[in-house]
Amino acid sequence: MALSSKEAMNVAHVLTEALPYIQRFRRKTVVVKYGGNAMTDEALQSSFARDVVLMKLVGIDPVIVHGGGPQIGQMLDKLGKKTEFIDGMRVTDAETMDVVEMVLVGLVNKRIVNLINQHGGRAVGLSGKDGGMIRARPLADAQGQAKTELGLVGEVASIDPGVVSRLDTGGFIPVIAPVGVDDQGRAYNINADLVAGKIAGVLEAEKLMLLTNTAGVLDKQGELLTGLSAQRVQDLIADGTISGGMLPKIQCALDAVSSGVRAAHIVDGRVQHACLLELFTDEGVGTLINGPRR
Ligand SMILES: Nc1ncnc2c1ncn2[C@@H]1O[C@H](COP(=O)(O)OP(=O)(O)O)[C@@H](O)[C@H]1O
Ligand SMILES: CC(=O)N[C@@H](CCC(=O)OP(=O)(O)O)C(=O)O
Repeated sequence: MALSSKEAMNVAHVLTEALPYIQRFRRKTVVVKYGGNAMTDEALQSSFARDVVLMKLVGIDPVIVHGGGPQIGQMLDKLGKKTEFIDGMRVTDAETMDVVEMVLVGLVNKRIVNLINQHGGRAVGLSGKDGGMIRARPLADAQGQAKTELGLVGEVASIDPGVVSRLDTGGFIPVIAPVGVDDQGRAYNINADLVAGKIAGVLEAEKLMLLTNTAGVLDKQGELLTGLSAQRVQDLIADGTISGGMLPKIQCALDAVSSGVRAAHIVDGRVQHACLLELFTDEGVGTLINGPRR
């Protein structure tokens, strides 16, 4: 059926609004952290996969880092194993680590790869072990002391971006599970936000987008905070407004912008086509944490 002239104008308006953004982001890397809480609904998963394929087709290099916290939780539940979080990090003993790796690398990673490929992309799944990409060490506190109470929870010691760069230039879309490995070959469970932030920094990404299950960072009254400076973030952590799973997210956004990523956005993954709306519209969505280069 033909479009009415009003509908046709709307389509033309949307396409022309997108044009400067498509030009600006061409050949630039955009790292998308796809949170486990944002991947629960089938229609949303498809809209995410379509967004990623479209980004690649218009010349952007999307790099996907995924979580899977709720999916790990469900599997541990089925196995009758209790799990506990401290400041947004899952306490990980050796048995839990096996489940984390099975769920993230075996299940969630391949689901995302398959979904992107079903929508016409060419995705390749990796964990931090592949190509020696993510070197890990035990997560440390602000004083550099290992948080031994967390067990095999890691942080990124270094990233070798070689495999990701080669996939990008070969027309593939890298999909990365947040498991790292130390010098002895021991696997570590790393919060996916932290991996996404570091990868964005190493790749000198134009943007880091963190898809989650809230509208963005909310204040105490539940109102969306559309833009945040590093100082404001520290105040919001100190007064308890930012807590739990939002802590590693905001920390990684700050790290990314301080290491040269132009902007980090915390975006509502429950909204269809959240990635495209953020990238290609004047309004954008969610909470923006600006880098010094902007
Ligand atoms: N100030 C805040 N604004 C928004 N969410 C917050 C805030 N403080 C804590 N949170 C919590 O952080 C959660 C997002 O983190 P998390 O559950 O780990 O998501 P993901 O699986 O996407 O990484 C929100 O659902 C919310 O419960
Ligand atoms: C150390 C730690 O907590 N690791 C996370 C890894 C997955 C993750 O980050 O998943 P989301 O992004 O969906 O929260 C976990 O075990 O749940």
